[in-house]
Amino acid sequence: MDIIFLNEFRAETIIGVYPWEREVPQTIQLDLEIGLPHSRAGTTDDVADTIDYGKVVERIQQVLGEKHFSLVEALAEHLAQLVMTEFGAPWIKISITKLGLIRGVKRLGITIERGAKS
Ligand SMILES: Nc1nc2c(c(=O)[nH]1)N=C([C@H](O)[C@@H](O)CO)CN2
Repeated sequence: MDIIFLNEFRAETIIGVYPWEREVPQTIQLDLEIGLPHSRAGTTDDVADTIDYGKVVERIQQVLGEKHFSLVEALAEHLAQLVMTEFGAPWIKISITKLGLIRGVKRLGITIERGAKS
C-alpha cells in the first residue's frame, strides 16, 4: 500500500474537558498516515489519481474551526472517519498531540488506526 504522510501539522482548535479549555483555543499537532486506494498516480503523474494532501489539510482545518471536542480520542475518530469516507482512504493512522499542557509532560495524546492496511 502507498501511504501519504502529513507530519507535525499544527493547528488551533477548542478541545478539552475542562471549562477553560472550552474558551481558549489550543495548538494541537496532527500526524497522519493515509493509505491510498491504489498506486496509479506513480505512473499517471496525475493528482486526480491520488488523494490530494492539500485538500486533506484544508478540510481538517475547516473541521477544527467548526467542531469542538472534549477528548483527543473523539477528534481522532472523527478525522479518521472523515478522511476514509470523503477521500476514499482504505486505511489511516492518526495521532493527535497536545503540547506542553501538563507540567513535566512535553507531549500527550492519542494514536488510532482505522481501516485495513494491505
Ligand atoms: N484519555 C484522555 N484523557 C484526558 C483527555 C483526553 O482528551 N483523553 N483530556 C484531558 C484534558 O482536556 C487535558 O488535556 C487537560 O489537562 C484530561 N484527560
